Amino acid sequence: MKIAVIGAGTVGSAVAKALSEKYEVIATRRRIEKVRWLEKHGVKLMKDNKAAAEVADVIILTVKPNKVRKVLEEIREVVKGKIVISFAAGIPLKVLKSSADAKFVRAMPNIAILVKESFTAYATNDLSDEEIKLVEEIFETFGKCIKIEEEYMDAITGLSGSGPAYASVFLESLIYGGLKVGLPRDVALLAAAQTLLGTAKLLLETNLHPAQIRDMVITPGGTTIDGIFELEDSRVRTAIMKAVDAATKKSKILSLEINR
Ligand SMILES: NC(=O)C1=CN([C@@H]2O[C@H](COP(=O)(O)OP(=O)(O)OC[C@H]3O[C@@H](n4cnc5c(N)ncnc54)[C@H](O)[C@@H]3O)[C@@H](O)[C@H]2O)C=CC1
Ligand SMILES: O=C(O)[C@@H]1CCC=N1
Repeated sequence: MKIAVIGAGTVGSAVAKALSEKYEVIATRRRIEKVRWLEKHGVKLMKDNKAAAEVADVIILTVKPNKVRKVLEEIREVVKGKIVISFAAGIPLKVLKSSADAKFVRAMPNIAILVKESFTAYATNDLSDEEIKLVEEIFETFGKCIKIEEEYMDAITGLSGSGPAYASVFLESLIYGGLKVGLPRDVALLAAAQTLLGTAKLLLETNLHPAQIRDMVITPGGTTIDGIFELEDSRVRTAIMKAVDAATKKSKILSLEINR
């Protein structure tokens, strides 16, 4: 199967690299010299979106949301009846469908595609069971995936699409906390990253709620309660909830703008 990745920027190049292990991949970008390294992974680079889409069985759009319509206009004649997956934040299926006569999937991965640990949620109304299987096989090369109702796509964008950015702020703060109390940089980084990874794994592999994990760590009269006391005083939960809310609202704004 041939897959065309249209717009090999940050996410598109990660997508092309991950897919190249299993599929024949063509990637496009206006300045392809920036992604020459993809050729080492067997990815064929092209400048012409239409030519790439024409030879592909599945097309993945990884251009910015404001470029989606323009790209679909370019490729519309050659994607009739094909599966077209859009990773663009805030672009509804309705808008995609009004631009070309293809079978559309609206999906939201995250940058952990780079290490095959993405969380990819997708919505579609056009695909047969067999096509769903094919699309899930594609998404599984990036990490985990789930099918959801389209009404949740903006919220997923605000949570797991943007999530690696929030988690990185938290990780950076942990690392700097470690530096403040005198840890060497490399030890602080490893301690912070492995702690976050381990806690996420604990949550996924047990039926424990985060509140239960927190409670397990707090020894009465011990060290953790002093840390938690400081954290709660800083309204850190409100800050993180506001971040998800703001990014979700922005995704909704993008869809309103594109409809104008
Ligand atoms: N960065 C992230 O972590 C995530 C991004 N996304 C979505 O992925 C899309 C891309 O985001 P990024 O990779 O961050 O942006 P980016 O700006 O790094 O990548 C977009 C690429 O498209 C290329 N491009 C622009 N017009 C083109 C055209 N007409 N033909 C071919 N290529 C063209 C640009 O040169 C650029 O390399 C966006 O729609 C975004 O919403 C989704 C999930 C996560
Ligand atoms: O910032 C953005 O718009 C994209 C969508 C989700 C993550 N990055």
